[in-house]
Amino acid sequence: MRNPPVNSLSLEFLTELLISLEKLENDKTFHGIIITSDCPGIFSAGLDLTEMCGRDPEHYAEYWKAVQEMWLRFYLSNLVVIAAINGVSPAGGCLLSLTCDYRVLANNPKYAIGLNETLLGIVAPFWFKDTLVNTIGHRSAERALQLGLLFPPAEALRVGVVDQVVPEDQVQSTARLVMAQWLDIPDHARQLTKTLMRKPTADRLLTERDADIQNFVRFICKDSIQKSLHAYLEKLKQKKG
Ligand SMILES: CCCCC/C=C\C/C=C\CC/C=C/CC(=O)SCCNC(=O)CCNC(=O)[C@H](O)C(C)(C)COP(=O)(O)OP(=O)(O)OC[C@H]1O[C@@H](n2cnc3c(N)ncnc32)[C@H](O)[C@@H]1OP(=O)(O)O
Repeated sequence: MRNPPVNSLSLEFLTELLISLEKLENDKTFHGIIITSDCPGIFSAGLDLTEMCGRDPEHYAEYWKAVQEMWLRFYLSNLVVIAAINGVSPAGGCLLSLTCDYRVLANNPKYAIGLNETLLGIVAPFWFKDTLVNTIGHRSAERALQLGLLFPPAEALRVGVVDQVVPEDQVQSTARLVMAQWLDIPDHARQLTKTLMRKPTADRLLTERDADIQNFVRFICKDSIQKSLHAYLEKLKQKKG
């Protein structure tokens, strides 16, 4: 991913990601992809806050549809998808890595990962929650979501948000080793098993997709939510100077 400075998931970047995924899926010589970041120290800062602040309802609806699409397409991809997490990965960045089949995180105490939405005064939607529950179990997910926990590497491994923590200079090579192991499995059997495991979760969003968009637009248009998001963005900007 190369969307400097922080790989935020803007509408444009999400669209590019989806086009890239589709191209790789349609090229039958590809069987797996490794998602990693070209922005030093940052895997992805998550959803682009500027797409959710000070825009009109039509824009929020279009943006949310793209976020849903990203989740559905990566979560259900027939390819083996591995996240080589070489930086901090909050909220939507964590969600993207949770869609993957396997997560390798660099052992750097600055690289926290988690769904921290509550810290911004917003609520992780049910499909963010379901993805986390499927990964770390109900109790750990409940605690992590309510507290908006961002896990440093050792904690992330302990709770199961990531599958492996390795020295920073071994993230890519480890991801490639893991990929080789996954590609050794007969592809049709692996793909069907993935679908079996994930389809019920994806179906829940598919059947409630329009209602979920309406919920998002209603929620994000609230004055109180807009104020929280503006204040959070301002805090990020003031950090510098
Ligand atoms: C019961 C009812 C339920 C209804 C539910 C319905 C709907 C749900 C509603 C809402 C759900 C919405 C879900 C959102 C999930 C998300 O992903 S929100 C985004 C969360 N992301 C974060 O909190 C990360 C914020 N960023 C940072 O912490 C830091 O930037 C960083 C990633 C750690 C990097 O730090 P660093 O010091 O290197 O860089 P800067 O902080 O200086 O940032 C540089 C530059 O980038 C801008 N920026 C950072 N993050 C974002 C972002 N996510 N979006 C947009 N822009 C971002 C930052 O402002 C700086 O800008 P500049 O000052 O103009 O250079």
